[in-house]
Amino acid sequence: MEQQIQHIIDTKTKPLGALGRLETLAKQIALIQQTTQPRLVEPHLVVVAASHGIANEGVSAYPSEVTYQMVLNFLAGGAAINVFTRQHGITLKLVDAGVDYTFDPYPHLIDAKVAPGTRSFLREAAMTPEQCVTCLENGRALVAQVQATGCNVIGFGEMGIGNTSSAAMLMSVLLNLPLADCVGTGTGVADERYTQKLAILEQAKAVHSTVDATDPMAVLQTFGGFEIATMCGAFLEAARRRMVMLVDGFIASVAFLCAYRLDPSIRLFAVFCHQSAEKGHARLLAELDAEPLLQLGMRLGEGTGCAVAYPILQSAVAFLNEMASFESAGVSGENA
Ligand SMILES: Cc1cc2ncn([C@H]3O[C@H](COP(=O)(O)O)[C@@H](O)[C@H]3O)c2cc1C
Ligand SMILES: O=C(O)c1cccnc1
Repeated sequence: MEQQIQHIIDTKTKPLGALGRLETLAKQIALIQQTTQPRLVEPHLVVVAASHGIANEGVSAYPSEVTYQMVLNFLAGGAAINVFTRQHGITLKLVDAGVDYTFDPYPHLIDAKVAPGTRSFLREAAMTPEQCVTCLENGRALVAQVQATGCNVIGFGEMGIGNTSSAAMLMSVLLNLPLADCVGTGTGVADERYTQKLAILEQAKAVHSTVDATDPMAVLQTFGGFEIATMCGAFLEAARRRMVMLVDGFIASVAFLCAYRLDPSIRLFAVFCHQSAEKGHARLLAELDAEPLLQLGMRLGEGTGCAVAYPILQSAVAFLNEMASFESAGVSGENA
């Protein structure tokens, strides 16, 4: 299959390899779908939101209530991810994985609330083992629900004040890297506040020094957010269903890392959409041997990198399906 796809790409009317990253992307999508004529159908972007206990310990530039306020903004259609998904015809779904707020029922809001926020991992494990398992199940169930629409390409975004801290802890422990390499400015903690964030997270790491770094569920339960664990389950399920999975920025990539540690076979299905400006993301992408499609200095999350990168996937699929070959167009090939 792989040779067949490569041959089709190589005989298109262009110098060998001249479509660069679009070529490897087209090949990946064709391999995911096991066809030489891949299609992108009913693209979805799922934003998973949750509140974090750690957000009340002084690690974010914004207060915890911004999480529910932003979900209301998503529901009203006014956030960055609303704009970019509308622009590209991507269906947006919202998931309440554990926001500290009671939302009115809303057609695009999926209720997967485990609890109104995690506990502070500065003091105790963020979740119980049961809560962590429930998040993974919820993530799997929501992918099944989305795929039932005919969707075969799904991106994930997140909203959760404090979640760059959660993600940095997960990365540091799972990859055995110093926290200083994983902790970034998030929403914009500058200078002393960054130093304070790093110190708080160093303290949290010491509190949980006995957590087994080789046990992804134990690490996720200790430091995770409900949105990160839900995304982890969603990645596992989307790969199992051979969907094209769009991975967003730092936080989504950490959720992917957790899923990858549970099942390395999911790697083929992941398209890393952009490299976030958040410190840690470049290293994380390197550890995952991932070549991101875009580097725009974005550091927002919400799945915005997925939405902005989506037209690149459309171009990759379009050239593979529609471009003439040297033979069909009667164009002379390479000189021997
Ligand atoms: C208005 C606003 C909209 C956002 N949309 C995404 N995030 C992003 O910032 C948060 C993580 O940063 P930290 O760990 O520093 O809190 C997450 O909610 C993430 O999705 C936002 C943050 C803010 C303030
Ligand atoms: O890259 C991300 O996912 C990110 C970075 C900063 C803040 N929120 C999200």
